[in-house]
Amino acid sequence: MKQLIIESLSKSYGRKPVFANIDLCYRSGTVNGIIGSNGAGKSTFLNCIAGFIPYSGKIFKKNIRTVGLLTANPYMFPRITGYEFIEFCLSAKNSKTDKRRLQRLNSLFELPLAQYAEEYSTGMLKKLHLLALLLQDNDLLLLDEPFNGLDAVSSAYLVELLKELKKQDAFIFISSHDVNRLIQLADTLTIIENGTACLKPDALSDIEKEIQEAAREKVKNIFSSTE
Ligand SMILES: Nc1ncnc2c1ncn2[C@@H]1O[C@H](COP(=O)(O)OP(=O)(O)OP(=O)(O)O)[C@@H](O)[C@H]1O
Repeated sequence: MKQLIIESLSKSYGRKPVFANIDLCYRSGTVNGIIGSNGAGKSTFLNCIAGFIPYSGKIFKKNIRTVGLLTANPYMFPRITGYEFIEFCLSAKNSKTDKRRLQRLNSLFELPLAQYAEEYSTGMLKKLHLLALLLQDNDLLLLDEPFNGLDAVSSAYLVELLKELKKQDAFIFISSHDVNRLIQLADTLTIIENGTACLKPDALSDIEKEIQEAAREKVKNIFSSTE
């Protein structure tokens, strides 16, 4: 079993704190949803786990050798074909492209892999990064807003792919504003708010109702205070 143990995690940008003293524990065979309002710290949290940015505190990765991170706005080299990009990502992890597996996965995403990436749309670029990450077989998969930019059919494929991976003991984190998608997929939900993070292992379906009710209250208060 793989485990991620977070102890006293704190992160500031300069003097501006994002979160402090987070203690959390996760295990493999799970999809872990991360939610929070804009600017709450979801991307920062995933970047800390990936080890892409400095932080204070400790993050223990048990039986996790490789980590793959899909950033919210992935960068792409313009004069490189989709296929070359996938080969590049796989060689970075010391592995070779399994063409049959690539074709099988791409039968879902339908990317024109011979085309230059500069000719790809936003959603196509996101799919290309996802394809590369899925082929890398990382022990830990961190997906920052994976559904943003994907069409409805591709989003549905991604949900089903992630469910299959979960059955094979994959270890997945997804930050998303799409609470409905997370409810379909996630075993746990981590809420990042007010500079801290708390884990909600159950009652995922209540979250959307809670958000809607809180929004209704707030809007009602604004209207009643201006009357
Ligand atoms: N490189 C940076 N330098 C300074 N401040 C940053 C940097 N990156 C993020 N921040 C700040 O840290 C806070 C958390 O940002 P982060 O991108 O992690 O939020 P988020 O929850 O992912 O937001 P969103 O839902 O809008 O994508 C924000 O206040 C943001 O302004």
